[in-house]
Amino acid sequence: MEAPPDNDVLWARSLHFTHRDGSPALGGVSVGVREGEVLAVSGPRGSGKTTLLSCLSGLVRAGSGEVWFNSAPVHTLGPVARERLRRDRFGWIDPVPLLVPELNVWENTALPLMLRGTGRRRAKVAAQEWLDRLDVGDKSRLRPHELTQAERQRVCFARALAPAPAVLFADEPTAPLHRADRAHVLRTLTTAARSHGITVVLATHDPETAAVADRTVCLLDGRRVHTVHLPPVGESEGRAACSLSA
Ligand SMILES: Nc1ncnc2c1ncn2[C@@H]1O[C@H](COP(=O)(O)OP(=O)(O)OP(=O)(O)O)[C@@H](O)[C@H]1O
Repeated sequence: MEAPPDNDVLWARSLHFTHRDGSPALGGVSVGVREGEVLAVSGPRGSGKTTLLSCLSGLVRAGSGEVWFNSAPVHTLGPVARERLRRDRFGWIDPVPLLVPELNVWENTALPLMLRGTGRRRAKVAAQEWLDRLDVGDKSRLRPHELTQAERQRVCFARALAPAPAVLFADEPTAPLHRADRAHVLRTLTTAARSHGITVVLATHDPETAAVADRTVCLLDGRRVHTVHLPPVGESEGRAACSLSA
């Protein structure tokens, strides 16, 4: 088994993944992510971005191929060890804001910290700081249903950033945000990543979102390609006819 390069916090080789119904999603993807890097995974809808993030984070196991985190294999871990890895070292932002309806905003934000063993008081302070940075600090006592969709997504950003994960996986995280909101939230994400040494893997089909990354890898039909030319958002609406040079 070839060891991953030292400066890659995350490294994957030749990942293949087929869904239960037989749909092919990844056809041999290799990728390395350097420590502290913001890496965009770009490509049209259905190109395999979510599946790649799911394999890299250990949420699902690739059919074949290798995933390494900090030079330790993830692909050989069982479900419980992968769950612990995700809880303790990784963060995740979904395209739709998923919050616990019975908890208020600061409790939702503090939850991953408390699951990692941080005391309630310290977790509350940290949660509030991140909510303030994301301009939803004044909503901390409200329940999720009292917020707009865009505000709920900002809470999800705060919840993912508060524990300063080693790697934050963000799957189309700006999808529920208005265009005007996107720049601010992405700036908060990249600033936080740089100041806290958080590595970010950002799946997006939006060229403006991908532009905040240090580097972009492109997927098309479950394979890496050199360039995918996506039309501007609005024109594409995810139906991007892409030309490729690979
Ligand atoms: N649960 C599933 N069952 C069967 N096929 C699936 C499933 N999820 C995704 N697929 C298929 O796998 C392929 C890759 O999907 P994936 O969601 O990884 O792509 P994506 O680039 O993230 O797309 P999107 O931007 O729409 O989320 C697509 O052909 C998709 O239709």
